[in-house]
Amino acid sequence: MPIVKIRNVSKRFGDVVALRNIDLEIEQGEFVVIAGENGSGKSTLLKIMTGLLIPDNGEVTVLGFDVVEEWKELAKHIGVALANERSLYWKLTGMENLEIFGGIYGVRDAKKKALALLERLDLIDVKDMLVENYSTGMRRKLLLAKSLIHSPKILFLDEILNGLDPKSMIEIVSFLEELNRDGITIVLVSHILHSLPSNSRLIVMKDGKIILDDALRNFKNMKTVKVKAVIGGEKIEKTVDESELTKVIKELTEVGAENIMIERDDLYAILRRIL
Ligand SMILES: Nc1ncnc2c1ncn2[C@@H]1O[C@H](COP(=O)(O)OP(=O)(O)OP(=O)(O)O)[C@@H](O)[C@H]1O
Repeated sequence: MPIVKIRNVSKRFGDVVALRNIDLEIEQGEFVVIAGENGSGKSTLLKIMTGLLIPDNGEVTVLGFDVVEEWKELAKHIGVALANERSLYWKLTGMENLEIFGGIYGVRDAKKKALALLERLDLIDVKDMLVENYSTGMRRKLLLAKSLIHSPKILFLDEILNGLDPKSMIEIVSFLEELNRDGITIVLVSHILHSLPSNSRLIVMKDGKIILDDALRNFKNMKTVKVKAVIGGEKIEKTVDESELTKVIKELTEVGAENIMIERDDLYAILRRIL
């Protein structure tokens, strides 16, 4: 039984079509990454899944709750962190923020839970510092702690890895992996794909549609190579499968190619070509 069920969902903003007839199911325990170019509809889809936006048509259920009709009940069971929006109290401390959100959700033992999260996210030493004085990395961790204060079964995260230094990013990703191992379903909108777990499911969006949906590992294992050379003064460039590389180089040298250069594709290059 899927934990998220999306059927034929569309959303427009005036003349802009943000989502076109989206169908998607997410199973409990999945680590889902939604990628795609700017304006492709990622945030709109995430907000619809959390009940923050109402679709123009179609049906969405999360944990069996209809996101339009039962959003209040749904909110008690999902965690949401949107890095592009201000959802922390900057004039309060980290601890005070967590206590407030714990109170909103009616969490028993909110203080204990808050301290455990602050400890786990290495924020315990700054728990009494005002959030306005936090670094970006600290704020992202606090945002994550806030989204977890009521022990949700599923986490919806938008761009929380953006603009982080490598250390903070690794810390957050490994925490997400730990949560996922403990059974929490993760749905993460992210441009950053390289440090994500290879058992993640990658969904790529373009122009309001899902154009690709496959295991991230299938892309990490994709070994295409770009070969550049100069033949008779003319530059050539071709993309070949890694397994054909020797053959291609041999062929190039046979026709007198010079300056042969080999560039291995990374995941971004592959996605850029797909997009
Ligand atoms: N509240 C809104 N009012 C008007 N247009 C909107 C609104 N929200 C989104 N859009 C438009 O809908 C389209 C999809 O936006 P969305 O934010 O979902 O894309 P995205 O893939 O998350 O982009 P980004 O990577 O830039 O965050 C864009 O053209 C955007 O300008």
